[in-house]
Amino acid sequence: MISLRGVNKTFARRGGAPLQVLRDIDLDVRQGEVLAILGASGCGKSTLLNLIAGLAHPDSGSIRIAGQDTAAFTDWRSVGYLFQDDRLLPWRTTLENVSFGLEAARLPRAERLARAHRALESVGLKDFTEAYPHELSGGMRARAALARSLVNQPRILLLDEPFSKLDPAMRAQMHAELLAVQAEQGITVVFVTHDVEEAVVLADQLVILQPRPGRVRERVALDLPRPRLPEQAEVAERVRQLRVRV
Ligand SMILES: Nc1ncnc2c1ncn2[C@@H]1O[C@H](COP(=O)(O)OP(=O)(O)OP(=O)(O)O)[C@@H](O)[C@H]1O
Repeated sequence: MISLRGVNKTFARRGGAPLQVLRDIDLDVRQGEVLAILGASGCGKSTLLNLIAGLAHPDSGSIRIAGQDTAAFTDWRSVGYLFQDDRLLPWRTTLENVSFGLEAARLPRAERLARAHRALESVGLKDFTEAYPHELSGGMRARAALARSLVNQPRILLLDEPFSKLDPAMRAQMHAELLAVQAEQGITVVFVTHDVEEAVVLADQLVILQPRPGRVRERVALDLPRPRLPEQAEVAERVRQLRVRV
């Protein structure tokens, strides 16, 4: 579903030498698979996600989605992106924030609202459709943002540390909800995290980047049975082994 070959990315710097952020990245993510990208701060994780999302372009190498180069890809509505901050619009209700994601889709208003209602229901927010973002807790805001990215029924979901501000219990709940929707709809997921435990609980494979320039240092297949909980012995053991390597 997603394939990167020999991807390089360098940024120009004012008053300094250009900064090579990513070097020679090869990656493959199969349909319905969950990939975690781990690595030290500044090693290019968000840049990698932005390249897959078509928000930036590689200097060389190729990025393909469903076999099509991102430079020629047009179906960006099928690619959802959940950012570190939730980016909810404060003057819109939860329902309006979620249906906002559909406004470019030229659907009748009634259909937009029906889909937004369904997306909010799938993340447990059906009783908060008329609340404004400031009336929601951190966990509810994260759910609303997830609903907004699901409302277009994406085939691919990209997540940049979207749960990092939540407390551990809420984060675990979001993990379960994300995996439930992901499995039900066969969504291909790529997410960036600093949290090894989050990576082990969610991912089928993980990639550890090493910094300056960001390169793939290690690839790990995670074939532990699901559902995975941090307190399970084999999950905890995997987390312990990986923590020393990130
Ligand atoms: N648009 C840009 N222009 C110039 N430099 C950039 C740009 N975007 C990112 N960088 C630089 O690229 C490097 C990698 O940034 P990136 O945000 O991809 O790292 P990261 O691994 O996601 O970091 P963190 O974990 O702290 O979020 C950083 O040194 C950053 O300053």
